[in-house]
Amino acid sequence: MSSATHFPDAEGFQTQSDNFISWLQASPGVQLNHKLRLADLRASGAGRGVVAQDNIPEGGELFSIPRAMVLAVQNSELKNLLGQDLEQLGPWLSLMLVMLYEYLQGEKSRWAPYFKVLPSRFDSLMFWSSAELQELQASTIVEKIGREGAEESIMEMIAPIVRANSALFPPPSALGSFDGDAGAAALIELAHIMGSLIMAYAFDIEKSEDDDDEAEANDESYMTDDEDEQLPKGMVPLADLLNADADRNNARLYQEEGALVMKAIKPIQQGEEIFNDYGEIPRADLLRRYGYVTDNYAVYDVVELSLESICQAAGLSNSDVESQPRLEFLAELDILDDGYVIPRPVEADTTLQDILPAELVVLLSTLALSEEDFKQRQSKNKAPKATLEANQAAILIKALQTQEAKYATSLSQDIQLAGSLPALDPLDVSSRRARMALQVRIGEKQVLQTILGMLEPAATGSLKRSAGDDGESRQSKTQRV
Ligand SMILES: C[S@@+](CC[C@H](N)C(=O)[O-])C[C@H]1O[C@@H](n2cnc3c(N)ncnc32)[C@H](O)[C@@H]1O
Repeated sequence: MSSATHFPDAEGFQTQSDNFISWLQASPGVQLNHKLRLADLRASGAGRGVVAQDNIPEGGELFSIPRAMVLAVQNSELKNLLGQDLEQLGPWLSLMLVMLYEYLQGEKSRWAPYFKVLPSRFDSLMFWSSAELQELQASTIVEKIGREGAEESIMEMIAPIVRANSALFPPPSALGSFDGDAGAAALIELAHIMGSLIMAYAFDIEKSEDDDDEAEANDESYMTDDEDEQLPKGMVPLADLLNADADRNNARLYQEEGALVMKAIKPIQQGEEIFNDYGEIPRADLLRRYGYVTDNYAVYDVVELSLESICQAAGLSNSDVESQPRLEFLAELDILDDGYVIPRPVEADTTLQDILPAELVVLLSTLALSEEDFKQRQSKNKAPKATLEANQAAILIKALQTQEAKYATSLSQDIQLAGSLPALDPLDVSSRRARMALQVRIGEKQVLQTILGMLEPAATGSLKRSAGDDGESRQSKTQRV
């Protein structure tokens, strides 16, 4: 949610929107469809958004932003001033450093009018207090926030450059310097603002030869370590002021030779908001990355089971690959994951075959094998079939029940609580966050209960699935790293 509390100068909100649009219009190469308006949507908790003032046909160009205007490493003077290859820092940290530099230049930055429309406070999980995070109870999303890792990266990779180049990174006048504890705290705070903007606003930028490719929205975690294959990131003015809606997505950003072009992907009626697509993400992830949740993302809710919890349910003393021959066997066959994601069964006729990852069923089958059968499998070097029989289902039920028991309240208590909440004061940050956490945990508990209900017959009967038969299902997994 982007409410009044997120923007540094709430009073000057409209003036800043107007200045930003004037800046875009005056910038060489920018094309802006006059049928668009940058709207104030704070009353509905959505900050700024883009609205059509007239009908726009499918395929109509909404705006075009020259590549040179993207706030990105390659477009900032910093790369020449520092004399070091910034790209070595990886896409996240290099853009973070560039954004810090441009932000600290104040009015001297080419992107000054752009910074003024960007928020400086967020509801993404990185900014929640531990008491607020407790409202998420047993949601595994809490383990994915990565605040500590992010701060280590900031101190190890960003702080030395900032501190060694104080002329390029002038600290705010009240601070004096980014040295010492106070300086480190201020730098971390600023870096988190830039990191959160990158997470919720930046796009992966394809090389310009890749004409007409669709732009990828960001989809990895904040400060991920797995940066090998990642594209450079960039902040695309205006493109990132589009809100998102799981059902009403009507625009997409295309990466063309010299510009990034937002086009209507369906006819847009006068008065309609223009929506981008953040992808099929569970509400827990929507909250972690974007700091808001809406009901229409509930269909993407998931439950996640760690390898450890499944091993525990199967009676193993630990989940160390080195000390557990069955895990080692699957790891050698390259079919062992750290965790398994089970999506919400959405359609009435969804079956367990549709939603259980084949790798999870193979793990359950391997764990349920008798010692003799396991030895046979080992000698043939072949994993068991992904067939969910009663004893495999029993392990899964136990793991799901254990996960369910970790939540401090039951689903029915949460539903009752959700039905009795007073009207929300938009300025009350903690209440807003508690409500969003409530929605997330309700979703996860619903998924848990639905899957447990579906497993009941499987625990007594037999249910088969084929290991390669997951092409059509909406399932995903946590890769081993
Ligand atoms: C790419 S920005 C969109 C512009 C943003 N509204 C602003 O004012 O800066 C993404 C952020 O917009 C907000 N947002 C996006 N879609 C939303 C929606 N459907 N409802 C409420 N807030 C939304 C969230 O705060 C999210 O982190």
